[in-house]
Amino acid sequence: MILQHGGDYQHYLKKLSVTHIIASNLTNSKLQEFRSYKVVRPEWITESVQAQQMLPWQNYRLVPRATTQRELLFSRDKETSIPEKITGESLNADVLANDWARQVSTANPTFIKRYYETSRLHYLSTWKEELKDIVDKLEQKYKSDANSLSRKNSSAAHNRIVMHVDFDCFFASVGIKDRPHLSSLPVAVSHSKTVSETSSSDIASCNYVARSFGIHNGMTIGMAKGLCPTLQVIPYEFDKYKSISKKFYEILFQYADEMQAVSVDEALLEVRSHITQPKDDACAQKEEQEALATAIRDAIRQETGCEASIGVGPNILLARMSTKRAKPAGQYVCNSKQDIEDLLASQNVTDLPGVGYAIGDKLKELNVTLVSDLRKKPLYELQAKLGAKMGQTLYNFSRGIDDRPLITNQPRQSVSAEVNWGVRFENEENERGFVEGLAKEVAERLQKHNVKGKNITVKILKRKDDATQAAKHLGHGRVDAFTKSCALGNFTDDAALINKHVYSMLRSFQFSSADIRGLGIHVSKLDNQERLSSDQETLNFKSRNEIDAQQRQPSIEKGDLSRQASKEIMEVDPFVYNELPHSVQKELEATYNLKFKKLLATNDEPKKIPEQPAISTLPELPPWSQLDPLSLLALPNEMRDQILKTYGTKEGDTLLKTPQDTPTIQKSRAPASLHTKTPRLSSAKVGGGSNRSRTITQMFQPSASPSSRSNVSSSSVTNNNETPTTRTSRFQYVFQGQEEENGDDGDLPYDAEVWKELPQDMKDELLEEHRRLKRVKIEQKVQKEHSVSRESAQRIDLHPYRTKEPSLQGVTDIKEVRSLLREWVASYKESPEAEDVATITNYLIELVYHADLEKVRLVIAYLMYLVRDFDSSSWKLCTGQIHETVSEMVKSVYGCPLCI
Ligand SMILES: Nc1ccn([C@H]2C[C@H](O)[C@@H](COP(=O)(O)OP(=O)(O)OP(=O)(O)O)O2)c(=O)n1
Ligand SMILES: [Mg+2]
Ligand SMILES: [Mg+2]
Repeated sequence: MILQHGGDYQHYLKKLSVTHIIASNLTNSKLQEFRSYKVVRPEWITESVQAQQMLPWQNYRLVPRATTQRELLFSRDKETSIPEKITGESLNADVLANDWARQVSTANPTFIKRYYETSRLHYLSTWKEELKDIVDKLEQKYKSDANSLSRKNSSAAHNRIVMHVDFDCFFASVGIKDRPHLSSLPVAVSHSKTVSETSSSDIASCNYVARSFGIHNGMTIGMAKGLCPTLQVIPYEFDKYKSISKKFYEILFQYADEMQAVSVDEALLEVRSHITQPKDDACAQKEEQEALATAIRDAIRQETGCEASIGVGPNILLARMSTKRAKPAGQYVCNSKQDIEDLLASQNVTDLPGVGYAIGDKLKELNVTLVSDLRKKPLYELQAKLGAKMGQTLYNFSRGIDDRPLITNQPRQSVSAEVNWGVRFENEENERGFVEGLAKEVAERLQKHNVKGKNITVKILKRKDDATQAAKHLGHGRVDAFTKSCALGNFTDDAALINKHVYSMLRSFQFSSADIRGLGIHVSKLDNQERLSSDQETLNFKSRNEIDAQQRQPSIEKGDLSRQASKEIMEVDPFVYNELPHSVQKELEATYNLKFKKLLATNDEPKKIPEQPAISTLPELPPWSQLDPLSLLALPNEMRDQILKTYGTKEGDTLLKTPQDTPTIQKSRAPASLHTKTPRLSSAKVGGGSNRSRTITQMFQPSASPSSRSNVSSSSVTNNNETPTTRTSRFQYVFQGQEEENGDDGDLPYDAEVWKELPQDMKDELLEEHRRLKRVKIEQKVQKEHSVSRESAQRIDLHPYRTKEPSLQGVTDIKEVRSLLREWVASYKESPEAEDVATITNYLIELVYHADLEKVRLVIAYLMYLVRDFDSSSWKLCTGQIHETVSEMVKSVYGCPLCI
């Protein structure tokens, strides 16, 4: 019957090649195994044949019989479970029957303008952008300061002193300053004018009197009123916040070696150069740090009339945790092991930076709620649950380890505008007008920041099918998020062009306009990236000058910019090109006019050779160069020039060495720290290569951030009016909350229809498994490539797992690693330091990812050998633990245990 009616069948199940699985009965384990496939009863076929059309498979789903098994929560037949179908139209009509709602929502043509004038989130995000400019200007101002040179680079130093400064209840304090009669009363800042117990307006900030009632930032006014009926609500005063924030930054800059503007009321500072006491005198150091914090707090109070709290610590994590402890109107200095213990152990994991609900829940599944629980978990277990990067970060955080430097002078990555409130379209015309307005807003922002972009991403929030009115009035309610991107041929800041692309991407989803609840436009791949990416440190200042110059002479410079935007010719080695991932190839194609270089003598036919290859000579490199000239050729001209220029200098020497050579440079430093009284391995950064060489690596990587590289197919829109294709990809669903952490899941091998109906926990499970398998695959591939053609793998550093040969305190050679271990073990006869154990374990795990299992084996064997005669059981225990952790990791990656 199947064949007669145009179908095909397979006797043996090859999962990815079948569309449906037909069965009248299946065991529970099979059902579990096939849970993400369309498993249907044979009646689906017979009845479809009878009806002469393919009937919806959902009605013939094979349902598990056993009652003990968890039931699949597939949505039931809409007819029976939902008596009356809820539609976006009816919901919107209900809401818009109210005149006030019409005034403040998209039904009002001036909506966007009004929205941005009153949105505090908008204020906070745009203000942050302005802050960056202010910090840059202050930097210029203080650059002439004689101290500034010695001030720099303290984040690279071993002995960092990081300070975190944050205003106490910022918005509320600013408001109370001019309303002294409120100072001892509970006060909150919010939009809400009519303060009722049903108000759904958020509290942006509340003072500490209000907090003593259990009120906190982000709570609704209604809820807060329930907790404290006498709560005083005061309005936003954005201009005041801005002027105080400026003063705040001006003060901080006088004390900072380096500064990161975190938000309107908060900054991170490196203050090493302000502490003069010797580092081995912990007491004197602590006193001096306390005094510095007091001085800064006094200055802030005097200048702004508001209180700020300060946390000080050896890294960002500990400084932030110290601020928590210090609040309100206080300070806390963390500079001993005991302090770290006090700060961290009893905290909830959700108090750690980067741990939100999603990760908090995953940790709960591992029975981890406190930081002290987290510390007991082996690295591999955390990595298996949270992914390699997050697992590693939290493993370190739980031990007070954090090597993140301050982020200063970062070029802007993207410009965007997003509205997720008040979106209720009555018709398509309404929707069209809104998109136009939002596109205009983005274009204006691009122009304001003097950048143009090449990649447009639209983010859509669509009402879930069964979602009723949003709990928050005119909020987006329960939604699914969708994104789609398109790459343009040229850089743009043109509102009409952006509008055209965004509108056609939006329409390609074919959503009813009544169901749209939010829309965002993000423009990325900015032209400033190309101007800056080759050497951020020096060029950042240049860019500021450039921008200043542009403001003085807009017409001339504008012309220059647009010339820059037209496609440059780039010569590429076809072999290099063919080894690039597809996404990078596409990016290069979109950015440059590619000319393929004719190769020197070779027998291999490159896969893609243009009809008229241009001939180019290899750049001349000094005989001691380690840089592959072919890779150099593949770089854009500007980057290549920059590298070659740096090359002539001594610094260039370091820059161009391959990882194998780095020990000779770093070696001179390594013994110094080893011969101090307490050789500590943990202070060294695990992982090879200097930042500079990493920058070169990054040039080859797709420049999109993990979040912009969404798991949605990017339909390429070209200039010839081609509309993006309608939903051809099966996998357009964005897994909210997970995309940030895990990057690309666009290649999920599941049918979108099936996927949509799976309950969330099952989706999570499948995603995890998918990612694990993917990881294993990549790793196997890397390993294979290593043995087959190590040379070519080294030539182009594309994949993070095969970037640099892992190093232990800068050394990679096994002999040197052994000598480090020998010294380490010799100097801690009693028991090892936990941080050092973590460092060794991390090093070994990196080796596992790097597929250098032989070295893993050698290192562990040597450690065992070193501690063989020790009486101290803690060393043996520890070595055993390292062995166990790493074996588990090997097992999870390669499927077999590690034999020592
Ligand atoms: N959900 C939030 C959080 C913060 N903010 C604004 C108002 C805050 O005053 C300011 C600073 O945020 P903080 O997180 O530093 O909070 P506060 O300064 O209000 O309180 P704390 O004393 O805890 O720092 O940013 C906001 O509008 N909405
Ligand atoms: Mg604050
Ligand atoms: Mg803050």
